[in-house]
Amino acid sequence: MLLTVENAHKSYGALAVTKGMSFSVEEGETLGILGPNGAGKTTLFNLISGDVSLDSGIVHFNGQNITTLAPFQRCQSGIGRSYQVPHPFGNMTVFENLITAACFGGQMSEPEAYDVAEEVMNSMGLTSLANQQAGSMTLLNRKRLELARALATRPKLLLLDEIAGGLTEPEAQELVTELKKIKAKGTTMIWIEHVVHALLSIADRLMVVNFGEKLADGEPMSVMNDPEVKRVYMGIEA
Ligand SMILES: Nc1ncnc2c1ncn2[C@@H]1O[C@H](COP(=O)(O)OP(=O)(O)OP(=O)(O)O)[C@@H](O)[C@H]1O
Repeated sequence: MLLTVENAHKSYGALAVTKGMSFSVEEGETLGILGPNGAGKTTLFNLISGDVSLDSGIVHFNGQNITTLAPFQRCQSGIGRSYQVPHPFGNMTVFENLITAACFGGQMSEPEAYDVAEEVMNSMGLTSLANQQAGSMTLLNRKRLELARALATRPKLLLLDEIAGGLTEPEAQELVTELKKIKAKGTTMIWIEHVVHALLSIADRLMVVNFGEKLADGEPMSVMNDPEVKRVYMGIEA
């Protein structure tokens, strides 16, 4: 297994957000995560990327116990992530954002980082915006840059938090095409997404989270047909 989360607990005051969640992801697998608003999905990402520390539980990545590592160390060990609300360095250009990600997150030499930044800009359709200040871009372009920044670290595991939200249908399709290419290169992905058809077009496995617990986990279509998933996520009574 590339990633294993064991018995993860996280509370904010009296609110238990993650209630002993356990799951694994195999190398090369794409895991989709669905769940109602506030179910604790982003918190799971925060626990994997180290943005938030666990109250108890263990996270293993690539054969290493990373539970107490800082976020930058987890990034350097191969975990790249995008945030639901894009987090670029607003005063830097697109190119500078990508060079920074490749040099510091991906620990590349400068010449290597230049090559990777160029390649990622090309694949994400950002080349014409290379010298644009990130803070002054449209939301769609900031979303593109958010994914590009994560890719520029050359992650083994890519965590994608609702990157299709707010996109038009053709844009969402373009995104899925790009993600399929990333998957074909062997990158392992976990994608939290409410745009279900986009998620289903690429996920090998689907996990549904509700109130900080795993409600279902398995083959995507059988999970979607699970009566409990239909009731909780789609409001359809069996
Ligand atoms: N830093 C925090 N302090 C207090 N409560 C928090 C904090 N972060 C998250 N929460 C609460 O934890 C719960 C789960 O939040 P989380 O963002 O993980 O949900 P989510 O499933 O990603 O939701 P969404 O689909 O709306 O993004 C929510 O009730 C949220 O308000």
